Amino acid sequence: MAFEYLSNVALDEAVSGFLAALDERGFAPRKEYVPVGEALGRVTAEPLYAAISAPHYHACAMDGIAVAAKATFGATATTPVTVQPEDYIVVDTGDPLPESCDAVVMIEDVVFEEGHGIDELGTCPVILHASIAPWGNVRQIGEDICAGEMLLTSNVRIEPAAMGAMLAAGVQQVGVIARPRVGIIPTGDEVVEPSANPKPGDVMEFNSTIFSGMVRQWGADPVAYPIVADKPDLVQKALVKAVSECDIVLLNAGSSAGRDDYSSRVVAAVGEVLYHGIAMKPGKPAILGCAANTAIVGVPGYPVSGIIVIEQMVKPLIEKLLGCSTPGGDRVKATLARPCTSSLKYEEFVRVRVGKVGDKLVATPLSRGAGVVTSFVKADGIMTIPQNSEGYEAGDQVDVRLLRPLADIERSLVVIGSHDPLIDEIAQLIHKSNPELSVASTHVGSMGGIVAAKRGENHCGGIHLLDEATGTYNEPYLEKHFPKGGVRQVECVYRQQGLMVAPGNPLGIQSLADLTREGRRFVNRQKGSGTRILSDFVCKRDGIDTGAIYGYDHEEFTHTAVAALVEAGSADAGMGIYSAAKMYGLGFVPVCEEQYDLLIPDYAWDTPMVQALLEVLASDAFRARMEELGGYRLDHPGRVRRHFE
Ligand SMILES: Nc1nc2c(c(=O)[nH]1)N[C@H]1C(S)=C(S)[C@@H](COP(=O)(O)OP(=O)(O)OC[C@H]3O[C@@H](n4cnc5c(N)ncnc54)[C@H](O)[C@@H]3O)O[C@H]1N2
Ligand code: MOO
Repeated sequence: MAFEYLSNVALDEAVSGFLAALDERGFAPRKEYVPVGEALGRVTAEPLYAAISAPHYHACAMDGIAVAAKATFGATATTPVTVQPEDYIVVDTGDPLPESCDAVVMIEDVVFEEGHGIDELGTCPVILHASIAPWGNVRQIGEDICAGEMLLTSNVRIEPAAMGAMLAAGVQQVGVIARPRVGIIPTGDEVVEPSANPKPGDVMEFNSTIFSGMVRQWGADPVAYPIVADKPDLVQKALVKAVSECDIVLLNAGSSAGRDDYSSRVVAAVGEVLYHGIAMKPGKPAILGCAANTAIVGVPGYPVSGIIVIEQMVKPLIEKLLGCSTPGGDRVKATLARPCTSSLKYEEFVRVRVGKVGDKLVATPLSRGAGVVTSFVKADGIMTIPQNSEGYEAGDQVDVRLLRPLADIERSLVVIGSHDPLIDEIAQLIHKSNPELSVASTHVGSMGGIVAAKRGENHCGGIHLLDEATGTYNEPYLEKHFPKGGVRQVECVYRQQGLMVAPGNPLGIQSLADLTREGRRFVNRQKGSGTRILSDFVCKRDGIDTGAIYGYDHEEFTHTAVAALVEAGSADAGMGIYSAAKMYGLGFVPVCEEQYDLLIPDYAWDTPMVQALLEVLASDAFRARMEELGGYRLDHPGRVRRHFE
C-alpha cells in the first residue's frame, strides 16, 4: 500500500469545518474605539448614530442677502420689488441665517438702483426681479442628518465621506472591530534573511513579506516573527508566544513529510490539529488547527502554495474576525487558450494570463510550479479546476477569479507567440507612452502564435519560421495557415541566433556537431518554437543525429531560461539569441541571422493596443533600446511586409 501521510478533505468541507470548530472556541471579533481621523478602512463594530444634527443651525447656502421671503413676494421682471437696507442682511455661504430672515437671495440676482453699486451693498436699497420662496437657499437644521439618526450600520468599512459625516454629526470616537493580529513564523534551517548574494542552499525568507502584504490588504495587522531553526522545541516555543499574542498564527513550512517537517506535531503539542491534508493543489499539505481561541494554519513552504492556502483558508478567518467580506476580484468566464490537465484528486488553482480579444476573454495558463512566485506577478487571474475533473481542453469555458480590474484587462495587448526579450521592451515602451494600456504576453513558440491567431485569441505574436524549401521566413507558413487571409505580416527585427556557451567558450564548441561528443550537454527549446525549428534544420542540413546530442530532448520555453541553465553550468550549450547570451555574460557562437516578424490578425488591427504597438515599433526609443540589448538589426520595424487578404 502506498504511504499515505495526509488526509484529503475537500477544501469547502475543511474551511467550513475549521470555521465551525473555531466558532465553538470563541474565535470572534473584538471591539475597540479609535478617533474618527484614524478610522479609514476600519469596520464598524456597532451602528453609529449622529450626536447632533448637521447642519446644527440654519445655514445660508449662497453668498447674497438674507431676507424675509415675504418681503419679495410679487417680484417679477416687470414688477420689481425694492428692499430697503434695514430689511436685508449681507451674508456669505455657511453663515448662520440671521434672525427674522427665512431665505437668501443670490448676489447675482440683486440689482442696484441708478447711482448705487456693490460697494454700498448693505447700506443702499436693492431691487429684486423675482420672488424667493421661504427657506430658499437655506440649509435647514438637520438637512444632512438629524441628531439620533443612524449614520452607518455595523460591519461596514468606513470610507472617507463617512468620516466627514461622523465629525459633522458630532461623533469623535468610533467603535470599530479590532484588526485581527496575524502572526507569521518562518521556519527552516535553510531559510535566511534576504541578501543579494546567497550561498547555494540558502533560501531567502520572502514568504513573510508576501503573507504580511496579503493580510494587510484585507485589513489585518501582520506580526512578523524571526526565523526559527528546524528544532521542534524552538518551533514550539515560538508558536506558544505567537498564539498568546495573535488571533491567527501562520506557521510557515514544515507542513509536509520531510525529515524536518515538525509542524503538525508542534501544533498538536500546543493545541490541536483539526485537518492535515486538503484536496487542493497547490497547498495539499496545509494544516488547520487551533490553541484556545487562536487559529493556527500550517502554511506550505512553497510561496505559490502558501499564497493559495492563505487566500483560501486565512482570508475567511480574517473575514470572520472583521465581520465583513474583504475586497475580492471579479469572477468571469474565459476561453482557455491551451489544454490544462488536472488530477481527479484535487481542486486545482492555476494562474492564468487573461486578455480580451474581440468580444471574448482568453485565459492562458502560466507555470504551475509551486516555487514559481513570478507566475503571480504575471498572473491576471486564478482559474479553478474542480475536484473530480480531469481538466480542460483548449477552447473550453473556464472559471477565473480576476486579480486585476476587468477594465485594465480589456486594455491589454495580448501577445501570444515566440519569445524574445524585445516583447518586454515593447511592453515597457507601450505602457510608458500610454499608461492606460498594458501588454500580456505568453510564450508558446511561433506555431503557437499562428494557432492562437487562427482561433482569434491574440492581438499579435512573434514568428520566425524558416522555410527549408525556399530559405525564406514566415511568409510560406502564413500562406499555408491562412489560405483565406485575414492577417498581416509586420516587419519587426533581424536577430542573431547562435549557440550560447560558457563565457570564453572553454570547451571550444563551434557547432551543433561538436555537441555529439561524449560529455557535452545541450539544452533545447520546445517543439513548435522557431528556435527549435532552426536547431532541427541545422542538424538535418549537416547530417547530425539529434539522438547523439545529450539533452536534445530537454526543452525550455524561453531564450532566457536556456541562458540561465548554461550560466548555471547545467548545460554546455543551447541555441538562442545574442541578446540573451549577452544578458547572462555568456559566450556566443553565431549560427545565422533570422527574420523575426510580428503576425497581426486583421480583427486586432484597429484596436488602440495594436496601434500603440505600431507606434512603438517605429519609434527612436525602440531602436535605441534594441541597440543596447545587442544582436539585433532594424530596418523598417512596423512596416507591413504583406497583407494576406
Ligand atoms: N514526499 C513528499 N514530499 C512532498 C510532498 C508530498 O506529497 N510528498 N508535497 C510537496 C508539496 S505539494 C509541498 S507544497 C511541499 C510543502 O512543504 P513544506 O510545507 O513541508 O515546506 P518545506 O519543505 O519546509 O519548504 C518547501 C520549500 O519552500 C521554501 N521555503 C520555506 N519557507 C520559506 C520562506 N519563509 N520564504 C521562502 N521560501 C521558503 C523551502 O526552502 C523549500 O524550498 O512539500 C512537497 N514535498
Ligand atoms: O501542495 Mo503543493 O502546494 O501542491 O505545491
